Amino acid sequence: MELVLEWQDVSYTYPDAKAAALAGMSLRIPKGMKTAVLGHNGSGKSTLFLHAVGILKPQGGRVFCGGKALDYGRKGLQELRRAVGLVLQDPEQQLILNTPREDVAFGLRNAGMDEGTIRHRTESALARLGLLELADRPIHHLSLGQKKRTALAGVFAMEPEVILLDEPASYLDPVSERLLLQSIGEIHRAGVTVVMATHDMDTAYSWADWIVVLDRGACRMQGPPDTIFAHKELIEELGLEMPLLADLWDSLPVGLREGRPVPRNTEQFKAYLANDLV
Ligand SMILES: Nc1ncnc2c1ncn2[C@@H]1O[C@H](COP(=O)(O)OP(=O)(O)OP(=O)(O)O)[C@@H](O)[C@H]1O
Repeated sequence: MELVLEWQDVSYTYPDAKAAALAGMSLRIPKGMKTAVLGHNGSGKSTLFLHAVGILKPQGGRVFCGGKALDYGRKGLQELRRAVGLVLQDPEQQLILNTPREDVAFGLRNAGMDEGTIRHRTESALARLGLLELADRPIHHLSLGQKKRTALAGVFAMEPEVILLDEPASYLDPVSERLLLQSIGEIHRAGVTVVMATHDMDTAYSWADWIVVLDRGACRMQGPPDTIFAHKELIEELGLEMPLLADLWDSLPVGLREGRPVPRNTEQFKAYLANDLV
């Protein structure tokens, strides 16, 4: 399994904090996959991401990108930020200019690209995220979901190898959440490794190919969703809920589910019910 990011025994305590935010964090992000980072409030998800882009530097342990230990020099950080894009939870902290088109172009111009490349990348990022019709609207007139997609477009336009999304669906209504997840799917189809921190176990379960579970600054589990959620007791011990589908599946008599892959979405579950189980 080729890794895009790896944390090896990383520890970090914020100035003035009593407890460590990361305490022996060791985890791997496989290249090309969709990874969900799960963990209750304060388990270290955001701190983990800030280490991936070099905003925070480990006080112990090391972080690797593409197999190389991070270089915190100016050039090293520039290269790192081209390879790893971070989408913050609150788009207001990320969007700077007046319209989506100006904002996406601004990041590219800041990175020193020529005007032809800026135009081409801006238009293709806006198109890929379904933002062309909104491209010249003032950002403060956009809905939260549209702002989040604009922030994502700005990061995607930089053509990183991996995009980290910190709780992308927070405060979104179900329709906006679906549109955002579609946009994230588009980005993954374009060949980008995508990592999403989330509290939503159902989304993580049906969306992710790889799951990491954090608890008090350390990684307690990492693996494919069916392996992770086969450990119901540990999931509950960590204060997390089982995804509804996995929980329902688990409640079926063993004879009905034995030897079958656990359904990953409602469509698969309904198909089992209609064709095989009744
Ligand atoms: N700037 C800061 N200064 C001091 N302590 C901080 C700071 N940011 C985070 N922490 C602490 O570090 C720990 C990990 O926080 P972090 O934000 O990484 O967790 P999280 O899993 O992203 O949480 P959430 O789900 O609430 O976003 C928490 O105990 C938090 O209170």
